[in-house]
Formats: sequence, C-alpha cells, structure tokens
Amino acid sequence: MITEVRPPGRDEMRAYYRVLPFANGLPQWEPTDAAWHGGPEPWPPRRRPATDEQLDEWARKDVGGGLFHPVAAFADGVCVGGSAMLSYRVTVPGGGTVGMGGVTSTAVVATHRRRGLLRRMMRAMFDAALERGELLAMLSASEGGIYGRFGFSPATHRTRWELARHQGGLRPAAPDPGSLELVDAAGAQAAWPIVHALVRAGRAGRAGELTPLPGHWERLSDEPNGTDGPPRHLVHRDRHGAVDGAARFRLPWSPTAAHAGTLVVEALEAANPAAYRALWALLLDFDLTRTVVAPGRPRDEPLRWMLADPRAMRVTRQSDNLWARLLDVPAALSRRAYGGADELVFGIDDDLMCPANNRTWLLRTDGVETVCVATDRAAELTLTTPALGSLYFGGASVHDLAYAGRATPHTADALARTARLFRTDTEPHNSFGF
Ligand SMILES: CC(=O)SCCNC(=O)CCNC(=O)[C@H](O)C(C)(C)COP(=O)(O)OP(=O)(O)OC[C@H]1O[C@@H](n2cnc3c(N)ncnc32)[C@H](O)[C@@H]1OP(=O)(O)O
Repeated sequence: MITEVRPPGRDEMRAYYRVLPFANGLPQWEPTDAAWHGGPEPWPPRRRPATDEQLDEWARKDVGGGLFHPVAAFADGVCVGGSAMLSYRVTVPGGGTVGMGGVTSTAVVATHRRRGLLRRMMRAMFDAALERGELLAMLSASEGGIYGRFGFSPATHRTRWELARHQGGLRPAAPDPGSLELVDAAGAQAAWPIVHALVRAGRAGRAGELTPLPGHWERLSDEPNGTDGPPRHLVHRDRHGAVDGAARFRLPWSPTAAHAGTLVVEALEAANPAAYRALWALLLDFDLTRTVVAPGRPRDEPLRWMLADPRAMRVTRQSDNLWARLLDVPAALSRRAYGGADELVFGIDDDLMCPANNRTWLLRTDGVETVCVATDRAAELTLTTPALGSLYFGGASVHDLAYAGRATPHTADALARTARLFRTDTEPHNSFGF
C-alpha cells in the first residue's frame, strides 16, 4: 500500500470532507459533552451525512480565504484521513497576539487507524505553520489521550456552573450608569466585535482569546434551534452610549417540569465591572425562570465575588478547553510578558516533532521586553514540551507540573522563579473555539 500525506486538491475536497466525522454523520465530540448543555435536547444534535452539495459549499467557503489549510492522507490514491489548520491570532499574557495554527477536523477512517497517518499529518501541519510564521499550535481534543504525544497540553479551561434564581442576589453596589437593550441578531453582530476587542485589550489582555476569523460574527442569528428556542441577544452601553458588554442566552422549552424555567447563558463578555454586573443582574433575575446555567465560563468567574451568597454558584463541571504546544520556542516566549525582571535558563529535550526546540534556552526579561536565545549555560530546570504549552498562557502551576514529573528543577529556586515569571493573576480563557 502506498500512502501519501499532502494538501488535497480542489477536486479532492469532497473525498477529504467525507472522512471527517461531522460530514459523515458519526459521533464527533466527547461522549459526555451533553453534561455541558443546559437544555433538554439530546446533545450533540443528530446529524445526517452531508450531501455532495453541502460538501461543495463547505469547500467553496473554506478554501480561498487563505486561512484554512487542509491536509489529507491517501492510501493507494484514496483519501483515508484528513485534518486542517486554521490561521488564528491568539492573545498572550501582556496583551500581545501571536500567529497560531488551530488544528481542527481531524480523522482517519477506521480501517486505516494506528498506522501513523495522524502523526504524519500533524508533522506536515507543524512544518507548514512554521513556514507561515505561526509560533504555536492549539486544538480542542476529542479525547484526552491522543495529543500529549504531539506536545500538546491543556492551556485554557472552561467551567459550567448553575445557580438557583432565588439565591442569585448580588452584593449592593452603585446603580449602573449605563443601559441594557435586547437586540436582534443584526444588533448583536454589530456589538460583539466591539465587546470582544475591548475584552482582549482590557485587564492587560485576556490570554487565550482568539482573533475571530472573517464571517465569525455573521453566524449570530435569531433562528431557533429545536426545543432550545432562539438565541436572545443583550447589549450593554456605558453612560455615553458606547457598547461595552454583550450576552447571548436561551430559554429552552422543557418537556419535564424538573427542567422548566432554565435560562442558559451561552456567552457573556464585558469590558468593565459595571457592564459585567448589569448583564448578570438581569440574567440572574429573569422573570419566570428558576435556574441559570452557564456552560462555558472562565475558571475565575468574578461573579462569584459579587454574589451575596458566593456558595450559590454551583460548579457542575470543569474541563480543559484549548490545548497548546509551542512550535518555535524562542520566538513564542519572546512575545509574551512576564511577572517581573529575571533571567531563567531552562532545557527542552523531548520535542520529537519540532527538534529545533531541543536546546538549552536563556529567557531574559524586564517583565515586558524579552529575549530568548540558545545558551551553553547549565539549565536551572528542564521542561517537557507539553508542560511549556500549559505554562505559556499563565494558567498552570509549575510546582504542580514538577510534582507530576513534567518539570524538573536543578536549583533550589528554579520553580519559584518560573512561577513568578509565567503565572498570571487572571486565568487564560477563550470565549469561543474552533
Ligand atoms: C483536534 C481534533 O480534530 S479532535 C478530533 C480527533 N478525531 C477523532 O477523535 C475521530 C476519531 N478518531 C480518529 O479518526 C483517529 O483515531 C485519530 C485521528 C484520532 C488518530 O489517527 P491515527 O492515524 O490512528 O493516529 P496515528 O496512527 O498517527 O497514531 C499516533 C499515535 O497516537 C495514538 N493514538 C491515536 N489515536 C488515539 C486515541 N484515540 N487514544 C489514544 N491514543 C491514540 C496511537 O496509538 C499512536 O501512538 P504511538 O505513536 O505511541 O504508537
């Protein structure tokens, strides 16, 4: 059997999409994902295999913008595997952005699995991303056991919480000087890009947030989704009328009395505490509801500290969200900000996919300006490639990683200094994925 890994040609796109679970009606997400969902509908929704017309439409939309980079695996000329990278920019600690290749839509047909085709596609995508100047790769993992071997490790997380309406009272605060408005999809499409840009820039920039691809916000609609009902769009403006917050929520219809009166908050972002509080105040006390469910929230939700009863917010699930791996270690590390001035010498020796990273590196920073260069000095600690992916966005403890054998200190203060440099006060978070 002759196997080949390369980008599919335009005339091969139908065959390429056909191998992907979302196109052929197979299960496509972690089986327990229904646990995130607030409504009574089974989740993920059932899908039929896509028609040829749909596949052609996807190809027309995906290919051509220059941001979608598919790769396919062929066996004796037949497409048996596919994956793709999307060119994003992702916010890093300090508020800068770096080019990132987002791995998505990955599958190898059942008859050709465990022969190294994914590994070859991954290597081809890493090489192409480096050529495009993308310094890291990220993905959301269908199963937790697959991607560590390629250097990926959890970098952002998501939390699902629930709150009973009668317990959702907020601590007293000054009246909101701004205003709230329920808008239609067109209003939401105008507001969200503003809010998202403000959030990415605010509080020194929320690490982990992605730059939306063209057409991203146009997908906001007023269309109902089965018994989940239509999305409702809420916009907050400051005292001068400038948009500074937005939320999207649903009021799913329920066939059972137990689930009736649930309000599901699909998205909520605000550029300042007043807008954040005003949006939540309305959603936590919505007439004719009993429970608020928020499925994709940051681990460090400030709302907890605004509640009169902080225990009222019941976390029902936490999970990794985006996984990261650095493709170009020195370039990626010199783009983020750090928690102080220091010099740290660390080694990497396990990167089989990007071997240029296997060096001893000197990271020298004044907290904002940073250089990272190869050095002959002795390493103060050794990091595994996945550990560096988790540390990069500031949301992981290097002490925990050392405890788990993923970071090895060689000097007494190496872990404490690494923690001071890398850890951020605000948790990295991405409000949408890919
Ligand atoms: C980012 C995303 O797109 S997430 C979506 C991922 N896709 C899916 O889950 C769809 C269903 N699964 C599949 O299509 C395939 O099993 C894939 C794509 C996950 C793996 O493709 P394969 O060609 O079998 O992988 P490949 O043979 O290159 O395996 C490389 C290594 O990963 C391991 N591996 C592959 N899949 C899995 C898995 N599901 N669980 C644990 N280990 C795995 C292999 O054992 C191998 O390990 P080794 O290098 O230590 O020998």
